[in-house]
Amino acid sequence: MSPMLATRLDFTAVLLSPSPSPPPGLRVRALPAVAARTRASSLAPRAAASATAAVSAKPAAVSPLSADRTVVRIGLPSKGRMSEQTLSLLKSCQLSVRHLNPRQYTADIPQVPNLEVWFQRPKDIVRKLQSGDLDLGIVGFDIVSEYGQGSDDLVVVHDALEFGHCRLSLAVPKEGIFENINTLEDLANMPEWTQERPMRVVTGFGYLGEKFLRENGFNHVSFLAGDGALESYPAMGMADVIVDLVSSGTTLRENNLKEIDGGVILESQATLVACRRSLHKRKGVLEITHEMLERLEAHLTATGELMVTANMRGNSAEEVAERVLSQTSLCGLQLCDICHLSWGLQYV
Ligand SMILES: Nc1ncnc2c1ncn2[C@@H]1O[C@H](COP(=O)(O)OP(=O)(O)OP(=O)(O)O)[C@@H](O)[C@H]1O
Ligand SMILES: O=P(O)(O)OC[C@H]1O[C@H](OP(=O)(O)OP(=O)(O)O)[C@H](O)[C@@H]1O
Repeated sequence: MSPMLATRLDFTAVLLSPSPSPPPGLRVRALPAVAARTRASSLAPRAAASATAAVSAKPAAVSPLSADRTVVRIGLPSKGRMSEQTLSLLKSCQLSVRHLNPRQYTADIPQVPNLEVWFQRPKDIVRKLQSGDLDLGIVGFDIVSEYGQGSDDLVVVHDALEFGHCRLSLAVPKEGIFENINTLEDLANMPEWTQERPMRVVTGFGYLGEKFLRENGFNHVSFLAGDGALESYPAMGMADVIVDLVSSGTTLRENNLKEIDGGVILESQATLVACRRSLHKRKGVLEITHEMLERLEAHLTATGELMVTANMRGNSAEEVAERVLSQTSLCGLQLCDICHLSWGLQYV
């Protein structure tokens, strides 16, 4: 368990201060309560998808692109649960990472000559994408949203890499004063929360958690920043509720906590993210991004599909399809396509 950080945000003060106007040129976007995102196959639709999923605006700490860098850089998670799955996804796309020295933070992908791999902590990948020190990165959507804070400088180019599924959720104790609290509204209306005794929230997602509670009408809230074993805080009397990642729900259950209706802040999975300025300005970034997207899309689309090659006679594709589907060993499969080959018909 990591020790608590010293930050404490006064939520009342946040509510009272007038929200500053965004600087000119910065678009303000609202975070959907549950970010529903879909896969698309080209760069443009993905950029659009990220626009709807982005959070709110806050100026990113940007530094100019280093004009003399000619190699393209991608950041991959250096540790944690996403690390291995990222490497294995890339391998499945014939983009194997060659990491000769595990103590080194750099590696390469022989298949893509002008691409340099940098192993970084997920939150640092987002920060370095914003500053232009990385051009591409693979990280969870939760981390992009928390640390990117809606920055226009980030583009989610693939929003569903099909691993690292989890949700950022608000959870409360099952018992005591929370026994009959089952919805966000119930929680907001609890008479216990006052200016002197606000609802204490522990989270590693201060930006998203604060924004969510503010937008959902919570008036008296204080935040405590924590980055591990948050499920222990309510039982230790250090917090009333938690905002943390949930996947199977086991950790919550084992620690006597429950989710409530309306308490999901964000749905997350692994994403491929790019620095917008790099896409526009750095030579080779757009081409590499397209190549990676094509390979990822081909792999992800093919997952769960089956190709059957058969030498089968028939006067038409329909006739072949009918014969194929009448085979008991294949029944239940959905036929997507039939391809003619010179020697007969192939169906997929
Ligand atoms: N229980 C979970 N199930 C599935 N995916 C998860 C789960 N918890 C976290 N993730 C995803 O994996 C990412 C990495 O989580 P992990 O706990 O490994 O963090 P980490 O790499 O150790 O980062 P740090 O130490 O900086 O907190 C998260 O940002 C999230 O996208
Ligand atoms: O719903 P579940 O499947 O039980 O998963 C949820 C847990 O997974 C993550 O923690 P992790 O295991 O990464 O450890 P951490 O608390 O040190 O971050 C998250 O912070 C939860 O504690």
